[in-house]
Amino acid sequence: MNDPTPAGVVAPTPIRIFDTTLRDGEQSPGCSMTPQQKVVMARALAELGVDVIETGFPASSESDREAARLIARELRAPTLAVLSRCLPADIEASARALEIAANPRLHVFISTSPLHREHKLRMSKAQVLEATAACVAQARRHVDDVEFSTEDGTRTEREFLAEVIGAAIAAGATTINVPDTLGYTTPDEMRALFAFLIETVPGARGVVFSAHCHDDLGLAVANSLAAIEGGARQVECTVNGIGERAGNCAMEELVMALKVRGAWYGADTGIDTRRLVPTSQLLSRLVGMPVQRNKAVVGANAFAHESGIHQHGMLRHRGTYEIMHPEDVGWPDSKMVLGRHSGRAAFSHRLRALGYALEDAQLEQAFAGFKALCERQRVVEDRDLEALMHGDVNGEGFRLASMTVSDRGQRASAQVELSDPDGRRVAESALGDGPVDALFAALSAATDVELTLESYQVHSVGIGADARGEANLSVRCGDTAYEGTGTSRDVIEASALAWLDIANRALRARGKRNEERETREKLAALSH
Ligand SMILES: CC(=O)SCCNC(=O)CCNC(=O)[C@H](O)C(C)(C)COP(=O)(O)OP(=O)(O)OC[C@H]1O[C@@H](n2cnc3c(N)ncnc32)[C@H](O)[C@@H]1OP(=O)(O)O
Ligand SMILES: CC(C)C(=O)C(=O)O
Repeated sequence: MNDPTPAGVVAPTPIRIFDTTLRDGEQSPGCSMTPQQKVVMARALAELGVDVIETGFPASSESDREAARLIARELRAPTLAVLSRCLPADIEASARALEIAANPRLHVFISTSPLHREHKLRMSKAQVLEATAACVAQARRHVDDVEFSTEDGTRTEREFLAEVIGAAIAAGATTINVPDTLGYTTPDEMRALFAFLIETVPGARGVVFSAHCHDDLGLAVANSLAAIEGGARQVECTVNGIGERAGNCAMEELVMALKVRGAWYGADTGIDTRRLVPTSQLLSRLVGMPVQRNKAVVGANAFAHESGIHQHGMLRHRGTYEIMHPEDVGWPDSKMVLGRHSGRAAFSHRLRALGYALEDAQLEQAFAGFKALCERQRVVEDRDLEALMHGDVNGEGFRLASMTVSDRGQRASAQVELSDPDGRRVAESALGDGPVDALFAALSAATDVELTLESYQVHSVGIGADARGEANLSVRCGDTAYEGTGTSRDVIEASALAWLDIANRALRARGKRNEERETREKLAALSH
């Protein structure tokens, strides 16, 4: 679903993608990677088609040096970059780490803004200029491909910034990167700054200008696009937008903005967009940082539709509520999630897909049951619809009669009393590594259902005296994944209700499977 290119328009300008997931991304608190993990990620980045991979900061650790060497040994096609301060020892460490790289790039940086000069570096303008020229020249003695970055460039006096960049170009820099280190700039400023620098700095037209934007105000992607409008031909970004503080420009968002709005920007990248989601998921697993569900392009909800009006539109024409195809970024398909906001169109569509052709009156009745079910659970899945159609969704299931949890001894303990589907009382107790662990163990013993917990979250809903605790569980029961929600004034009780909500659904599914098996066995017996 790209913008149609108007007749007579020339081919899009190629934008280089400089991926810094393994350097700036890794600076995200809690996202350090081992050299082996970096190799795995670098392979995925190469398959994605990035032009440059920044593998680390060799002067900072043996781990970064080893990662740079291992990646250089394996990946011959992309340019491999490493970062150094404007210090001779840093540059030598970087040069050694890239000795065997097929396409090495030395990336050197120095701060240029008044705040950084005065308080951080304690250097005068003249010293910054001198260090710039010296470090770029030193890097050029090792390699032909040298990138120079003006840290905090967007908060630097324009004339001085131009002077520093001029010194770097004169000393041999081939790429000039102007970072918005603090994510402070706005798109208009960014566009104007790049246009000004490219227009005024001697030699600027002979090098590639690059943007490196941070997301402190949520503007990293917008600022990178504005830099392209101002003349930048390289963008530095990270997978999932990880990076210092609020992160960097998210690669998947920038790449898809250029693809979807190609006619506006007249630019595109060489990224294989179908690999965006798998690469995002790989990084998420490697660093243990889940992608927020509503994240553009790669979030689980990016192509999910729950509200009735949207689902109705989607069923008529997917272009009503999607500007790109999920398959183009690596998702199998769009998702229609049935929940409290869904209407009859999506509900009946899903029922038809499950093989139920209902008359209008039957549909109205089933829809009323569905809406009632949505008051108790956030998401209604196919197995819930099946239960609804078989009239057993409101089956009594297990109900919580009472519970006590204590965390005083060496191990926490829990006692639960439930009423079973036939109204009989069942009481069980269990020990656990904490009150919730003990509670779930007691519930499991009472219901004979084994659930493997995958995620458990509690939060408060409402405010003041009306506030209630809500527990959300994601579990596996055998091969099936379930999500359940419970709400109560007490978060531990809310957790028990969420657990029972899932257990009752799992039991209904088990019952249905047993029924089907018995029917199959009876049919098989009859045919013999
Ligand atoms: C915006 C960015 O993303 S910049 C990159 C950030 N990445 C990193 O910091 C990589 C990981 N860092 C590290 O492992 C360590 O900070 C090291 C090894 C680089 C340095 O450690 P240390 O020598 O203990 O110094 P420390 O980190 O405390 O302070 C940084 C020093 O670098 C200096 N410095 C910072 N940037 C530059 C630069 N571009 N050029 C020259 N010197 C610089 C600072 O002025 C300070 O010097 P000082 O110790 O003489 O005051
Ligand atoms: C050193 C540069 C490239 C940087 O990471 C920044 O300024 O944010």
